[in-house]
Amino acid sequence: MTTTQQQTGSQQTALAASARDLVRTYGSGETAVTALAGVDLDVAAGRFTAIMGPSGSGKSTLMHCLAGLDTPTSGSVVVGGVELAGLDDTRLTLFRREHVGFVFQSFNLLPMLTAGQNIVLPLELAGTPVDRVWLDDVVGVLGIEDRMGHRPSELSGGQQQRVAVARALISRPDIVFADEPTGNLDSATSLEVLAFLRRSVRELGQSVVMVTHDADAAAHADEVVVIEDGRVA
Ligand SMILES: Nc1ncnc2c1ncn2[C@@H]1O[C@H](COP(=O)(O)OP(=O)(O)OP(=O)(O)O)[C@@H](O)[C@H]1O
Repeated sequence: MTTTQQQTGSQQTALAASARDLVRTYGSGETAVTALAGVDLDVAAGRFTAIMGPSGSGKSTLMHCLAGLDTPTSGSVVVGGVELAGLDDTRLTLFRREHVGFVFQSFNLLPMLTAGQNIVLPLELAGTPVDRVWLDDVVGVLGIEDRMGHRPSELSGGQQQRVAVARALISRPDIVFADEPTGNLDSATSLEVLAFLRRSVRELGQSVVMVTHDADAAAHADEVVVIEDGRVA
């Protein structure tokens, strides 16, 4: 795991990701929309960061730019010590595979694979051997040991999301991005998933960034970044 080191006085803060003067506009001329209007952001490593803000404020655009899923109009993004500006599509794909984990609102598990097969799929696609000790740690912390042989349709929503979290953690990414991870879950199950995201930070040292419009969900994070009109408020 690589992180950028930033000097703050005598203290050194490890950064999982940072953005400088990040601008993203869509379209051009009179119909142009400025989704990000100059965002400066440092995401500390080993912390749980929530990005909050009203609908249309630019949360998803910011997350997509930080994760290398979208290309900013201008500005800089550094993740795991890698500057994303200037990477072509092939390199961005490799960058995401090596540095980033994703958890989506809709779980995105493959229905024909078991939970265990879904979790190790990113490693198999990358041709990387499975670290069994780490797999056992992740599955143990998430409490899904006895669900490994089940298919997604045989799991509850919360269990499916825990499998999705395990899949995001399995390659030990520099950073995990969770896009409204509790958006499809009832409140009890949401609490469960948020607790597991927290444990992945506290017990496994993971850096997690969660986009949410839900203040109750954001309250579980170590830091809350509020985005308004494409800027950090
Ligand atoms: N592909 C696109 N083309 C044009 N405009 C876009 C596109 N994607 C986003 N936008 C605009 O950029 C702005 C920010 O959108 P974004 O999806 O980042 O907001 P958000 O805070 O994630 O919203 P929500 O909470 O509703 O998901 C909005 O005005 C949106 O309409």
